[in-house]
Amino acid sequence: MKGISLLGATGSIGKQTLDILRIHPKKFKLIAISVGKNIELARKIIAQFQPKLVSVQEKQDYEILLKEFPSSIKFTYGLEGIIEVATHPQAEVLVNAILGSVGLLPTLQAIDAGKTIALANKETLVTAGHLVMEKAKSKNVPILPVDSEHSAIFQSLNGENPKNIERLIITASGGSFRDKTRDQLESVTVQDALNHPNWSMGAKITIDSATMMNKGLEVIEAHWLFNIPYEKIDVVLHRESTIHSLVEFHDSSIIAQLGTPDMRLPIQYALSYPERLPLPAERLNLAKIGSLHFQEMDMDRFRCLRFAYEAGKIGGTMPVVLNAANEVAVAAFLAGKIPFLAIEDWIEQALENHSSIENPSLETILAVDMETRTIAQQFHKL
Ligand SMILES: NC(=O)C1=CN([C@@H]2O[C@H](COP(=O)(O)OP(=O)(O)OC[C@H]3O[C@@H](n4cnc5c(N)ncnc54)[C@H](OP(=O)(O)O)[C@@H]3O)[C@@H](O)[C@H]2O)C=CC1
Ligand SMILES: CC(=O)[C@@H](O)[C@H](O)COP(=O)(O)O
Ligand SMILES: [Mn+2]
Repeated sequence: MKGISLLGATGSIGKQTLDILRIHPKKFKLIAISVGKNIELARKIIAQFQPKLVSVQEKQDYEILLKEFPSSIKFTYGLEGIIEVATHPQAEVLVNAILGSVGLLPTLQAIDAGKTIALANKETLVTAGHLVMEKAKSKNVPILPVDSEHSAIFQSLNGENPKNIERLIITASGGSFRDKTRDQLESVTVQDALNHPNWSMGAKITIDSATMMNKGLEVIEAHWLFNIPYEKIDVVLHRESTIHSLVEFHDSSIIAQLGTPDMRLPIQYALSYPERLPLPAERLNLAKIGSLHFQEMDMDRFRCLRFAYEAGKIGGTMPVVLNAANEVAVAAFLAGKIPFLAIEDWIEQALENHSSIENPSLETILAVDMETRTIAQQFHKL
């Protein structure tokens, strides 16, 4: 029985992770969870799974829950609480499904504590890929991808020699606005943007998918996870999200992983690896699908993807700025404060005003992250 700590239990990935635990109660045991502000859902999760430790975002929610449950369940809050969950001694695996760069510190601490990391939180590798991968290597801790594209690449690489990789091909659905021109993007609403054609996900990543920043973050994530230079990572528009990504080898063979768009599979694979467990999910029926479509990426139409490649290639603190500016801009868009196209303008401005610091320490990364948010908030009068 594997003990599991889960960050972001009330989110899209968090809830699907709990589904996997319900399907395989003899394989996995939920030890500790962190949630944000959704206390209603937290109550239900606690009642069903009886974790040993629960961390909430706000102190007042901690005080409320503390009175409602028996003392056998420990409650905590804030960043310290998240780290306590991430490093719980009875958990073997940490599923990091928290949203945003707040996911970085718990990942680093969990690696230090020797936990296997099932990583959904892409901001961890985008902001500090060099630190995370170096630490994971030195501690001999596996970083197992949960993100569907990276899981597809990971599965395609099973048994292969990484030296034989010629390039990675990451598929992109194109998001909610893939068929719209840039002119048409001027008048789109938050509701329109949240309507992803293939996947049901949290609000922030759904907007990232519509701007193509999600793919940009995934390119940087792939660079660190698989130790592949940016020149060897391509993105192709594939509207069906049936092929989750591909690897091309130096003998011209291409290996891909396919499936219906269901995040429970990559989550389960990260939890069960190297074993493969059965999953009662919808099967892919190729004859029913009939045809699949592929299209070259247009970096002028999807400017955020170009920004991400550029920031990734510059390296240092540039991806930290890319991510922080994106988080602030997407939050402003979701709050109805700025139009859709302003997201990429804000990111472009933040990148232009930053001089990258090479090989940054954790302290530098956290300082640049904070500074980027403060500047964006002051400049745009949020
Ligand atoms: N959804 C998906 O299919 C995929 C997601 N990912 C990545 O996984 C991560 C999570 O995405 P997703 O599940 O969609 O996001 P959601 O918004 O659905 O969930 C985010 C979770 O994080 C919690 N949370 C957010 N901010 C804080 C905070 N400051 N402190 C403590 N908890 C916090 C939320 O708590 P609460 O709701 O209680 O406030 C919630 O549990 C992201 O990095 C995303 O890019 C990667 C691949 C696919
Ligand atoms: C499910 C998942 O991994 C998401 O990151 C998904 O890939 C989003 O799809 P697009 O960014 O391709 O629209
Ligand atoms: Mn993805």
